Amino acid sequence: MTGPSHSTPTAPGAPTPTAPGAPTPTAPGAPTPTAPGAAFTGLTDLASRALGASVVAANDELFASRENLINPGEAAFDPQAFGHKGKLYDGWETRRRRDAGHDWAVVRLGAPGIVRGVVVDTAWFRGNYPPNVSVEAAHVADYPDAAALADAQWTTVVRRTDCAGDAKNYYAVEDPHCWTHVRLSIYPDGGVARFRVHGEALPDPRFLTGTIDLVAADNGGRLEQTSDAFYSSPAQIILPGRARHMGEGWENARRRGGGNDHAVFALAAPGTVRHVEVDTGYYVGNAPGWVRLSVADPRGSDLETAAWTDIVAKRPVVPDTRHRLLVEQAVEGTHVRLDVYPDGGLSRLRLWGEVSASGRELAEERWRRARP
Ligand SMILES: NC(=O)NC(NC(N)=O)C(=O)[O-]
Repeated sequence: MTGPSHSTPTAPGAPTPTAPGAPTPTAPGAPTPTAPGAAFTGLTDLASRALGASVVAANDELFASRENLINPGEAAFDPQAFGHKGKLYDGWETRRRRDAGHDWAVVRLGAPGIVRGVVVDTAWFRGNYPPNVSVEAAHVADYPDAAALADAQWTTVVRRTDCAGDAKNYYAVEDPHCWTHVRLSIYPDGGVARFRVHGEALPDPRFLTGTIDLVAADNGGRLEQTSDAFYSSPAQIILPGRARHMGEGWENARRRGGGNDHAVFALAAPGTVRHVEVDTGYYVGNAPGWVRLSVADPRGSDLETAAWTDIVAKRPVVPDTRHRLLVEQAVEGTHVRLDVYPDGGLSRLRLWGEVSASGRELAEERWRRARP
């Protein structure tokens, strides 16, 4: 049965918390309110550890470890903190060079993907930031070690360009190919707090077989719209693994008017959901009272006018619980809408089902077209 229409108005694209003092959302894919014109920051951060990325190599990390580059969350700074090798920084920092070379670090992305833009965040690096950076990318099969990666075919996606200190530096990427690794180069040396690589996850379609989580970010699921991401973004609830605390889920503000909060996700590929997990884990005093899930297939039309069909009709949920629910009717769709009533947080959403035959063709075609 098709449910009643959803009336809450929403802007397509990433949500933007607007209240003064709102904490900055930190998940991959979370909107970044301080990014003027950088629309790509609403896309998944393929380089985040929360998606399973790692910093597989760096030529130097004497002052601060390369792994910090991909930590979710803003970099911290303690002016009093010194170690045996110097000032402690929450980032990656190399020593002062005395030759003509430059420093680099290689990130294996959490999922292969098309990169739409990168952020080189030099937060707190004021007298020791790199004045120039560049970014290259490679598509490599399997899990090569650092030595094999050095011989990979690297394509420049951000040409050597200026970089400011103690700032988020945004660089759009035009290249349409799908990459597995990126290499950040800094000239000649210095410190970078965080490195974000925003884009569209594009997994090898051979992994999209059988029963899979159709909305998982590492399968290519993504947040398309939300009514409110005041404390943290719904993009977080489709990340791998269970949340470790409330900060790793979606938390909106207390709703004081009418209506209800919602989020719309694009599925990894068109498919049919069979059962779901609605996890209110760690939401104890702020879980929704009720939830509802519906699917739509706006191929040939658009999201705003799409007809939504309930797969889980509005039903009560309880705090701090992983609800496993069977869907009421199996319908093929490309998008899923999650409504929470009247507001409240979730830590994870899983949509288990199969990619349809047309979805499979689409995924294979996308993969073929994007291979470098
Ligand atoms: N005060 C500093 O940050 N100095 C040095 N860096 C660290 N981490 O001590 C340097 O030379 O860049």
